Amino acid sequence: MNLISDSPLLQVEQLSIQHGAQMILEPFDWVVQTGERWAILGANGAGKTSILHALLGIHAPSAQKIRLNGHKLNTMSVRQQAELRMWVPQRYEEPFTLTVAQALNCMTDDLNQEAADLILKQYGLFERAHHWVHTLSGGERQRLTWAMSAARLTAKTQLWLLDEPFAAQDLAWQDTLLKYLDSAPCAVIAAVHDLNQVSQFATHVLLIKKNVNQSAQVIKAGTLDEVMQIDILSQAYGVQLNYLQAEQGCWWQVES
Ligand SMILES: Nc1ncnc2c1ncn2[C@@H]1O[C@H](COP(=O)(O)OP(=O)(O)OP(=O)(O)O)[C@@H](O)[C@H]1O
Repeated sequence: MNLISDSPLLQVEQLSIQHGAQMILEPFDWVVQTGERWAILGANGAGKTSILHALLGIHAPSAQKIRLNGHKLNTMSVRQQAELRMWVPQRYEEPFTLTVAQALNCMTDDLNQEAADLILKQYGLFERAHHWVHTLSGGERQRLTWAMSAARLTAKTQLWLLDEPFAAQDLAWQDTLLKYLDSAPCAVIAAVHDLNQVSQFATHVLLIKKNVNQSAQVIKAGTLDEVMQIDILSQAYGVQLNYLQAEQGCWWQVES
């Protein structure tokens, strides 16, 4: 299978997500082109993680509605999918007791010591290399998930999927990690909650609105200018939002 093609990087057609009898997300279409950086926005329980899981092939019924480089996910092997994308989950649950260095080395056979040290330094974990993963702080543990995905970065990587990747980070690390995403060598799709982080890394937004019957729908997918509007975001979150205009951008908040 030729994994390079002229098709869009990611194409989603009439994808819906259902858990048991419960419709979580109504059918939607979505196209992501090479190099684009998407933020997925929506209230708690709207379905952001469920979309990322579908893109990862974890949600099996969705696989035939999703194409990577023109190929349906259900026709690609796990290895082929893994070559194209990196994944940063909300939290890393180690399968058994591991040190930070061992967790990193589990990701690939090709990581030499120099490259491993570089990644650990990049994510502030070098001094913790020989500590047990379960002794890390919440923020360190989350940065380990970043480091583990970075260990798998190759020239073939085209898509970086991240689930609330800044949630446990202090302000300095948020800033550093936002810059890493902004300069990522591939397309990015990240589920985030902080509207003020969106313009710091994203070029596009997929916005989900939860309905009263617990299902949700994608109400807008487009560029920052098209989606980051007061009326559209207020509708999605069910609260009146506003923003303060500042020299370097704007600051979103709930209107009191
Ligand atoms: N395996 C599952 N079985 C049943 N329901 C599920 C399952 N996984 C998720 N759900 C439900 O699907 C809905 C969407 O969950 P999801 O985790 O995708 O939301 P989210 O937008 O990522 O939420 P949050 O912002 O709180 O992380 C929720 O109502 C959740 O309870």
